[in-house]
Amino acid sequence: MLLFLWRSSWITIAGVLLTGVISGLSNAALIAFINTRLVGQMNIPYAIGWFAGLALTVLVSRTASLYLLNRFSTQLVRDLRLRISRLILHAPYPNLQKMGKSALLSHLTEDVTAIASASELFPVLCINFAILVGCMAYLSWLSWQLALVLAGIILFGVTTFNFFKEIPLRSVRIARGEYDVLGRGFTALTEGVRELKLHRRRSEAFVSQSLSNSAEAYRRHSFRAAAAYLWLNQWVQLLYYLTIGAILYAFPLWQTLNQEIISGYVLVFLFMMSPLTIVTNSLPAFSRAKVSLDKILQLDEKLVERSLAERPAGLAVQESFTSLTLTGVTHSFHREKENRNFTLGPIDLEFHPGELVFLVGGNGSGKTTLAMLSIGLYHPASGMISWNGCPVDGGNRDAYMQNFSVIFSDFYLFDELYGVDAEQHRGAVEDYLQRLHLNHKVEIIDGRFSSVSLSQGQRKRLALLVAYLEDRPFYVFDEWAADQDPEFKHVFYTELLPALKARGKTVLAITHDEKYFYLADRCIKLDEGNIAAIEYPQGYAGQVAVNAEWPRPAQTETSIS
Ligand SMILES: Nc1ncnc2c1ncn2[C@@H]1O[C@H](COP(=O)(O)OP(=O)(O)OP(=O)(O)O)[C@@H](O)[C@H]1O
Repeated sequence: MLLFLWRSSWITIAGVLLTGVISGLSNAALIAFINTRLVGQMNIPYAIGWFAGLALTVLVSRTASLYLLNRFSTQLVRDLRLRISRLILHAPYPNLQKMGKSALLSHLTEDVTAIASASELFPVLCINFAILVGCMAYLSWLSWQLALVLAGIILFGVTTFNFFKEIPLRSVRIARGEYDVLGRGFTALTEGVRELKLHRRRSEAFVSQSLSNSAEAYRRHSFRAAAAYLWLNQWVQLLYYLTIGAILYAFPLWQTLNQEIISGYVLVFLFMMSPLTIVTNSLPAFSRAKVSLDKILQLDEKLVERSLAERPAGLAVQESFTSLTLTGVTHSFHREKENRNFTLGPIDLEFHPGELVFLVGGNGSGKTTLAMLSIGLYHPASGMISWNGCPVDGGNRDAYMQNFSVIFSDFYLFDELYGVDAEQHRGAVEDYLQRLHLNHKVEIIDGRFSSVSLSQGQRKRLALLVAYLEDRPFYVFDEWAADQDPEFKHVFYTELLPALKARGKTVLAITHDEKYFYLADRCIKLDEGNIAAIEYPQGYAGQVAVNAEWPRPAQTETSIS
């Protein structure tokens, strides 16, 4: 943890340590000075000067240390959050799917918070540790024989502490694992709240069988960790009292101590009680932070695609889309309930610019899986995908994915047009909104939709607007029309899709709307993960009144690099 903090910003940490140590040492010096003053060995003006100087040093150095560290810890939390977010964005989708939403959220919330709490405690720890070291130095200066005894006791304390510290740390690790389970429960609770509210027995069973079990497991292990730390802290306190007892009653039997030493030891020991408690009490927070930090570091290994390093050299930047080819592509899922695999493929397909392709088939036939493979979110278990004749692999997959504009069946609508200059497209946006019958409900103000609290069908129309503005060469719609009324369904199939085709876009639309199959250049029928039939109903396309006059966004982008 300390190493991590040091690596994050060694200059700030060095500053914090320096000011912390100055604060701690001057604090200890102040105590030593007060002790000297108590036994009356200084003249008054001289004493006042020393007292004021030391007190001022303590105040200034402590303020500087806390200021630096508060600034550092807030920056650290920001950087960690952004780092995890970027890691998630750059990770291959199958890895993210494997981890699950709630585990990712736990990293962004629980782990970052644990590290932030520990880093906030860090200046307090530094100052109090420095006070303890300063006090020890003063005690050693008072009597080296006592210092030896003290050093022995400290060594014993540290050794026993190190020996036992694995016990609470283990519980902290288990509790953190249980938090992931609890997080899954919270996700189910928030996403399934409507279903739970409508079924009292289900919601009671959900709480009693799932949520309360994981909440209890988390509580049990957190408590075990806290209790173990409590015992360890008590052990340290016991050693502390044993030391005072030994100095007061056992040590004088061996050696005579003068008044200054005795009063110095008593004063310093009483003063040390508070920093010692602070140091030992901050250990649980540091162990939680250590476990969280380990988790975040493991994220790198779990999420990052190793094949990025294997990127083949010399992939040319392609100016325009000419072909997308799937050769012998397969992908498998394990169907847990049936205890067998679902395998898509091997699939051989080719797409060209300006093609309108419908992907049809029964539920579970593999339509979405094929679309996800085609756009690069799923990776083929075998076979190859090529864009403009260039094989897609770990090195260029991210660039490859930038060629697709997709509306998933469970799409997410951002309330801002991130990455699209709304001002540049103002005319087109207003025109689209009107055509999509949304102009009375939504406008774009400063690149943001004035509202996304719309019906599912309306939100899907807004998603369509975003897709239009993205202006990519390849469009994929997963049952886009399913939530639309018949009027809009008709507009979608007979106007929107042909308009895209007329602009040279390739469209792959997953659909169950047989009524409109005749519009497609190609209908690919899937059955049990395989292509059962391919039909070419273009002969009927002449009957369609194609409205290709939909406005075009100002810019286009097509690249794979
Ligand atoms: N993430 C996943 N994990 C496990 N199995 C999956 C996953 N996604 C899909 N499957 C399985 O793969 C098979 C094909 O699913 P897919 O969603 O591709 O079918 P589909 O034709 O799009 O179905 P629908 O029309 O119902 O959307 C199904 O048996 C499904 O249960």
